[in-house]
Amino acid sequence: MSCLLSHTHTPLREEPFLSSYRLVGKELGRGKFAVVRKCVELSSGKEYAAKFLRKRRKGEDCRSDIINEIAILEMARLSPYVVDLHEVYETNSEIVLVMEYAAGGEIFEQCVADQDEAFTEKDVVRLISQILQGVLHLHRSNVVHLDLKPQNILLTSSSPLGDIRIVDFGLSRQVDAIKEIREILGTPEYVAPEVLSYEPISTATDMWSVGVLTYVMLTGVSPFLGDTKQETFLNISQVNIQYSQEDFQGISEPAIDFIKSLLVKNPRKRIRADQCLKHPWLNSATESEPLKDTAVEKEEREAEVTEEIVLLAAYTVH
Ligand SMILES: Cc1cnc(Nc2ccc(CC#N)cc2)nc1Nc1cc(C2CC2)[nH]n1
Repeated sequence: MSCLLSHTHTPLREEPFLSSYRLVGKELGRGKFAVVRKCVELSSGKEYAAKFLRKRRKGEDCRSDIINEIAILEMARLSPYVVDLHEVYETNSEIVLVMEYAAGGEIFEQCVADQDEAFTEKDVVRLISQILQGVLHLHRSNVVHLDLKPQNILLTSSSPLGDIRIVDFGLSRQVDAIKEIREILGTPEYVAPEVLSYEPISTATDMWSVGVLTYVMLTGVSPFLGDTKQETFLNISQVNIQYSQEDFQGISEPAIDFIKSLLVKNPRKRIRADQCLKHPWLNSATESEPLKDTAVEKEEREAEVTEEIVLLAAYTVH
C-alpha cells in the first residue's frame, strides 16, 4: 500500500516487555492481528495500555504497516486528543506499542447507554469539538484516520465525563497528493460513499465518519445500519438517512444542520474540520436550545407573565 510512513524516532526496545511491565486484568480490545492489555510500569507504578501487534499476517510480513502506525502516533503526539505513545518493544514475532491508558473506555458504551447515562447534547458539543481538534491536527499533516467510530474514541474518564483520546491508527495513511488510495477500508457503518465506489480517499473521508459519529452520540442510533452489510452499503451510497422526530426529540436544529453539512455524498462539498469548529452548533455561547413549536413557546411565555403578575401582586399586598 502506498502512502505508508516509514521512519520513526521511537527506539524499538529488544529487552523483554515483561522485564519492565506487569499485565493487569482482562483484554481491553482485540482485533484480527492485535490484542490490547492494561499494564503497569514496574519502575513508576503508572498504568498503560499495551497493544501487541503480530508482524506476520496471512503469511505476509506486515512490519511496515506497524512502523506506519508508530510514525503517525509520533506525528500526532502534539495533539492532546490523540492517545500518547510511551514506548515500543520488538520481538521476533511481535511489536508492542505501550500507550497512554484511557480509563474511561470507549464512548461506544455511552452511545448505547440508557437515556439517564447517555450523553447530553452539551456533552456531545464538547466531545465532538475535541475529536475535531484531534482530526484537524492529523489533516494538517495530510494524514487520514480512516476508521473513526465510537469504538476508537476513548474517554480519560467516564464519570465524571473526561476528555477524548483518538486511538487505532492501524488503517491511517498519509494522503499523497498524487497517488489515490482506492482500497476498501474502515468499518461498514462509518465508511464514506467514495470508499464504496473506489473513488479517491481524502481528508473529507474522515469528515463523513465524524458526521456519523455525531448522529450516533446524539441519538444512540446508527443512521445507515441495515440488516446486512450490503443493505448498509446501499444506504450509504444513496445517503439514505432520516432525522426522525422520535430519534431527535429535544435535539437542536443547529445539531441537525451540523450533521447534514457532513453527510454529503460529494466529498468536495463536505465541510472540513476547521470549518466544523466554526459551525454555530459548536459556538453558541449558551447551549443550543431545542427549537420548540411557537404555540408551546407562546403558552409558556404567557404562563411566565401570569406568574410574574401574581408574584408582583403578592409582593404589593405585603
Ligand atoms: C479502559 C479501556 C477500555 N476499552 C478500550 N478499548 C479499546 C478500543 C480500541 C483499541 C484499539 C487501539 N489501538 C484498543 C482498546 N480501551 C481502554 N483503554 C485504553 C486503550 C488504550 C490504547 C489504545 C490502546 N489506552 N487506554
